[in-house]
Amino acid sequence: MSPRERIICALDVPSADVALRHVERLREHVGVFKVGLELLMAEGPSVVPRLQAAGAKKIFLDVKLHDIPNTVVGAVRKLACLGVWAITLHTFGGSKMLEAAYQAALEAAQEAQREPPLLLGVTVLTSLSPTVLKQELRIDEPMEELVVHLARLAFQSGCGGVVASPQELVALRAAFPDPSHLFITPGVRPALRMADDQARTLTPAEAVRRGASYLVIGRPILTAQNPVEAAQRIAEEIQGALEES
Ligand SMILES: O=c1ccn([C@@H]2O[C@H](COP(=O)(O)O)[C@@H](O)[C@H]2O)c(=O)[nH]1
Repeated sequence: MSPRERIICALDVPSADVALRHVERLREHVGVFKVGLELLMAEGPSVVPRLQAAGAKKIFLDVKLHDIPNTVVGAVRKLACLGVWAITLHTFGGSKMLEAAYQAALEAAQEAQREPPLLLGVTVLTSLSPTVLKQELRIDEPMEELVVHLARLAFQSGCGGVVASPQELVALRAAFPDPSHLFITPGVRPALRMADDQARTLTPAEAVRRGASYLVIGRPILTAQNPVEAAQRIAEEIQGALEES
């Protein structure tokens, strides 16, 4: 995989028109475009074929499904027909929900004669700090142990990868050394860039050194004065980190 292919650009924008402009500008500079709740709520799933037609070859639907198994199965059956690269589910939905989603994705994709999407289990949101986890949510397990536990649940239930902060990557790679396990990390911030609402962040280089498969990056690219240059700089940083290893 080339450095740019490891960049997942989060299209957190209010309309298809804005998203399409970003895709046209960035499609040669990032590997995947992520459609999240904002764009999906604004445009519905029909935005996916429009982005594909504009040159977004790999689309990641970050819907973070979290409900009872029957409800999640219904949603996955629809989304799996869109020909997207990946779909996210919250591991907090538990193994029954994750396993049912996995079966539904396989069946629906087969019926639609599409490649089945990769299912990605979201562990602990990168906006949550260890203090919030303990004091607000009353989860006593240390962050790293909890993330590794949730990742195990995800992999055992059919997920091909997990979403976690770059700060947990060393523990994750130690627990799951098989390179087929994918680690997708949001909470990536170039040096000197503010963290925004992210609580557990690292730089692109550090995320790659610690074993990230893909980096999810939204605002540091989209709000840059020159988004293409911002994506290129991140790709160069990734390249540098890969050359060290
Ligand atoms: O734990 C998570 C899971 C998903 N995200 C998503 O990633 C991007 C990050 O965007 P930035 O602008 O680079 O902060 C965003 O779409 C989130 O919904 C996450 O941040 N953390």
